[in-house]
Amino acid sequence: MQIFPLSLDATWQQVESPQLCHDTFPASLHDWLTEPCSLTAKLKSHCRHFAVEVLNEQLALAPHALGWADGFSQQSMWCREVLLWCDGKPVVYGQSWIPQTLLTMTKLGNTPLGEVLFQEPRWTRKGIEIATLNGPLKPLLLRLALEVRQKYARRSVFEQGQQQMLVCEVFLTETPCR
Ligand SMILES: C=C(O[C@@H]1C=C(C(=O)O)C=C[C@H]1O)C(=O)O
Repeated sequence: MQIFPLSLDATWQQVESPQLCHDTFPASLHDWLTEPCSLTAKLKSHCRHFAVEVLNEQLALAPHALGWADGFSQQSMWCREVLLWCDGKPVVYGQSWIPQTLLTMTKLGNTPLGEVLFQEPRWTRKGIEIATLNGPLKPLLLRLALEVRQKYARRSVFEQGQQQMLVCEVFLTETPCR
């Protein structure tokens, strides 16, 4: 059964929003959800062995977060879906939407996107949104033999000039690394 790209439709809220109810999100994930720098770097610093597994890469129509609902034409982008493994445990599902023209970023293989993105200071993060996710992750959780329950996620648009990229990260556990 084709399960990718997973839908990450949810009620996304700006992490700085005064309306955001912080109690909805586990305290153990607070620093992970709000990390301003590279999540790859943070995970690496908290585990002995870090690995990226590519689950799926394909061209697909970009999601609403990239602005097409506000009058932009909906464009086809390179969708990259990965698992980030720490010490043999799948801790994050990553879904990134990359402009087709960024050829190096569409040919990353098992190199973490974060390693390339944060080397390039012209890319700036436009803020962090967070959400709780339920149904859409079920096929992935079943495939990984993980408990099917609510998960917590963050996403950011990164911008460089006219180019935009969307990076979404779903935490598969409430305690990513010790
Ligand atoms: C954006 C980052 O990149 C991470 C690496 C990813 C990848 O290799 O595709 C995907 C999502 C992120 O968790 C980061 O490190 O913050």
